[in-house]
Amino acid sequence: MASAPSFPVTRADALARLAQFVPQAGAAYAKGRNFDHGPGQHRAVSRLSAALRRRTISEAEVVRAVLAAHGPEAAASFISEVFWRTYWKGWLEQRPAIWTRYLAGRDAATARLARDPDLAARHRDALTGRTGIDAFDHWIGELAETGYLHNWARMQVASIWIFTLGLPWQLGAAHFLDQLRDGDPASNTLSWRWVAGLHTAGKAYLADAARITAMTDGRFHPRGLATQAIIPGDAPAPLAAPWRTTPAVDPGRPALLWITPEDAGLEQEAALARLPVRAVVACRSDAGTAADAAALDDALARAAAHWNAPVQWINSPAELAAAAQGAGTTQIVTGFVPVGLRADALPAIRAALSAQGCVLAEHLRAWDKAVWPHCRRGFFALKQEIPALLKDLA
Ligand SMILES: Cc1cc2nc3c(=O)[nH]c(=O)nc-3n(C[C@H](O)[C@H](O)[C@H](O)COP(=O)(O)OP(=O)(O)OC[C@H]3O[C@@H](n4cnc5c(N)ncnc54)[C@H](O)[C@@H]3O)c2cc1C
Repeated sequence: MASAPSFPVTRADALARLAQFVPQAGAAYAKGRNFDHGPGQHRAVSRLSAALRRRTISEAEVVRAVLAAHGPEAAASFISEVFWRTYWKGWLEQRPAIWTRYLAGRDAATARLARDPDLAARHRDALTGRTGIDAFDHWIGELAETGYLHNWARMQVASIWIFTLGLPWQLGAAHFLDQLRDGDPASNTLSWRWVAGLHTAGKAYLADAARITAMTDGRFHPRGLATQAIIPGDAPAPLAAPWRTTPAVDPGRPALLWITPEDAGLEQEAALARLPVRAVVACRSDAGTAADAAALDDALARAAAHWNAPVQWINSPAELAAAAQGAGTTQIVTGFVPVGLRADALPAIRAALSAQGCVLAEHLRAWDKAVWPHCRRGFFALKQEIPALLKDLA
């Protein structure tokens, strides 16, 4: 079997990585998933997150492959982790104010850095891995070098950032979002909130030195870690409200397909398989990172083959209407754009398109439509539904 890249993004690489990982996705994953053996040694986990985040590979097919190899009991631990991703997406989609609040908190904390030299120095040391806490400094370097951190390491870094270094969680979340190859507004923001004790009221995650030594093969002996979690102040989370509605895709009407890194695998969706796609575009403004550029290039090639349509790079969404006109249509179809910076920009894009006689329809995946209604409360409310959901989805 060809060896797959460590952190795949394109569909072919992600499928190769999945094939390599499947044999370990059962009991071995449940047993080994929390150990961090160091860079280049993350063999117990799938490392599929950068591809799943962009949907060059889908949750459904990953779960299907693991279920087929191990059955529901042995695969339960891995499947549950995949559902965590969907849970965070669905939870934030139904409480978008938490994202807005995070952005405001990040900006306020950034402004505080200019007024508080002590805070600014601690922040600088954290970002450059010069805190003197060996594990933390290593992980900050690993993140910068590889764009990846093991889940358990992310939890330790976030906890030390908040409770030992006394830094605002929003600055840590912003650093992760910027550096992670799988950076995702929902998984990242809500995981930081979970560690800080803001997701499950009053329940924070406190890193423990002895446990870090044990889970890293004795590589680290961190000193001076906080022994108490002082939970940052925050207003209660709003109640869940329905996610935003979008113009539905008209399956009989010619379409310009706009591919973004939010869903770079639309040809896998049965509901879109026979859409009369006249042309496919991606925006250079969406290809700011190497991973996004690779995912979009790959998605354009697959879409061109699937719909037998020409592809085109445009500079930005401002050129969508002209591209649609060039393709002889006024319907632009894209994958649902979940809460995050791209969704923040959408109302202005939609208004400009509408002024030019175009409609922007978003396709919500069957997986999201089925799972998100169960993401209104805690994860365990969703977990109970997983067996029933799998009957339909996988
Ligand atoms: C502070 C913090 C920040 C995080 N930021 C992100 C982020 O920006 N983007 C992101 O994709 N994940 C994030 N996670 C979740 C998790 O760490 C990664 O998804 C996981 O480490 C990716 O590695 P993997 O693909 O090898 O995971 P595996 O263990 O192989 O899991 C398979 C898949 O399940 C999903 N998954 C696994 N664990 C989680 C989890 N705890 N929460 C949500 N989904 C999960 C991912 O899609 C992952 O690819 C964060 C976690 C923490 C604690």
